[in-house]
Amino acid sequence: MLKYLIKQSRLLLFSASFISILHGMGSVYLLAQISAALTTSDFNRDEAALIFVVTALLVMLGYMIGAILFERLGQCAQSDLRGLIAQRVIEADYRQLEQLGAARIQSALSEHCTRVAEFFVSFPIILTNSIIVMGCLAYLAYLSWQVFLLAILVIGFGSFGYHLAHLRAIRHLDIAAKEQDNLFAYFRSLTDGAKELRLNRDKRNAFYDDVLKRSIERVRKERTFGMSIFVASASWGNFLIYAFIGLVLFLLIGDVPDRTLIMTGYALVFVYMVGPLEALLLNIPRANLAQVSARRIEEIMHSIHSSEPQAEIRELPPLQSIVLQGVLHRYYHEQKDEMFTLGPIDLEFRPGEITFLVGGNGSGKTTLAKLLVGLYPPEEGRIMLNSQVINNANRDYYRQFFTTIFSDFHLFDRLLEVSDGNMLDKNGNELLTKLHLQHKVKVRNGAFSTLALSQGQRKRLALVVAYLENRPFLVFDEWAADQDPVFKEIFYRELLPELRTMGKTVLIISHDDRYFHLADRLIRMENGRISLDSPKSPATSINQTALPLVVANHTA
Ligand SMILES: Nc1ncnc2c1ncn2[C@@H]1O[C@H](COP(=O)(O)OP(=O)(O)OP(=O)(O)O)[C@@H](O)[C@H]1O
Repeated sequence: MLKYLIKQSRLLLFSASFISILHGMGSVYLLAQISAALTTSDFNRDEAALIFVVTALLVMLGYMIGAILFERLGQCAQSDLRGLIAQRVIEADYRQLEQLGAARIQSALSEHCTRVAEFFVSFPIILTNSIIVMGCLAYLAYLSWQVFLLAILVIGFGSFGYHLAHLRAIRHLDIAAKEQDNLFAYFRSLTDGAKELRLNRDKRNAFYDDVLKRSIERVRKERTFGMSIFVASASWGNFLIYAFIGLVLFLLIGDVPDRTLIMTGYALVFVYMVGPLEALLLNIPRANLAQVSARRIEEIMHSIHSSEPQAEIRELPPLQSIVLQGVLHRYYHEQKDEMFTLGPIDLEFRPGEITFLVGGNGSGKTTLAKLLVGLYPPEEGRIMLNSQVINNANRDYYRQFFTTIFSDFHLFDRLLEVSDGNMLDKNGNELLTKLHLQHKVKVRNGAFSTLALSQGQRKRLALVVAYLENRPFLVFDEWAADQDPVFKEIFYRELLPELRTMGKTVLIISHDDRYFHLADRLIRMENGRISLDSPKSPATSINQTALPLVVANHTA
């Protein structure tokens, strides 16, 4: 992932790195000038002062430009990454998203992306300071090759210890990153379960103490432990630096004739080198954290992919038939080692047909609807649209025939239909009147004026959207369950017949047995199988030409 981001912004990264290297080199040159001023007496003071001022200004400019460029890189990386994850999530197969869960995606989009962006903030610090340290070492080599060799030995020794610590620390940071995904799920429960938590003190306390706090603690503990290992190894590195300085100043130099002068030269290099070394030791862990987050994002990206190319925008042909042949879907419940099997199902749907899908809880109605609308590809059997077999290549196209309102529907605050804005407002407001919502909500500039409505009213808004989408096949999953008796009557006795006369195919998942007789066809599900597929009563039909073709179900 980091490699991908680096590749994406190669030019900017190259320029920023180049400037950082110049900044590092300028800093070392400054050190050489200070050292020369302190230890040499015969030099042109004015000329040296001018060079010093110019170098200092260039170093400052280098720092500023480098830091700005890297900040920009960080922000670009974050937005690129968010766009990339969002795009992948939008295109991913629906079932994979269900299995992955919202919390892990949230965690990737927020925290992991931020950490990866931080890499670009620590990168210039690492780069510049590495240059300064290398420059200082080169200067040391120029002063004395013995001292230089000793420095290399100390750095090698320190790096080895640092590497060992690094392996251990990364393990803990990985655990923390995984736990963070769980934590995001608990954060969701904080708001989604706000009512339940307020109404039940024991539940609230147990959730806070045993679940949320424990998870927060685990993330804190693992991350602190991981980072402490880094800090400990950084301190070890620090100690080695001072041990090295002590060794050189008090043992290696000894009582040479120009001792004070030589000591001043060395001391200056050491003092100058300590800061960058410390900055390096502090920033490498940040880069490591970014690496852990990048890996986590990579795992998430690998677990979701699209096996279905996105449909091109084109006119949909009229719907003639949708046929399900031996369609089957299985859910595997890992914890219970159980399997729920839906199917095999054989069904056929025709335009202008109102079908009620009924059955007990957990009998498989919603799963069948998800299969029908192409959210799940059938594990066995096939679906045909107008005699054309639906496969991965055309499933996204196939889905464009449907409008659904599932019981866990989502309302976007904007009407995202591609149409003339003014017409959208006009049509939307007309539909709001039709659904008795005109006093509560308005459509202005393609957006609902409010979504702060009751559940039944929100479902009516979803119906407005469904009407505006104007697709040939509508699927309502217990849509009327939240409607008052008056509006239930309107829905079943006015709106559904109207949809039928418009030639729409409608599948209604319902427990409203009072209205079952209004259906053209009734399908009953039991334990993942169709136990009844009964044709309509002709008396209730408005459009006699739209008689459904009922296909005998071999499971019945
Ligand atoms: N996302 C899922 N992951 C795993 N198993 C699932 C999932 N959704 C449903 N199931 C399983 O499939 C079975 C059928 O669920 P489904 O939602 O299709 O039933 P339903 O008939 O619509 O029920 P209800 O009337 O309660 O809405 C359930 O018993 C459950 O075990």
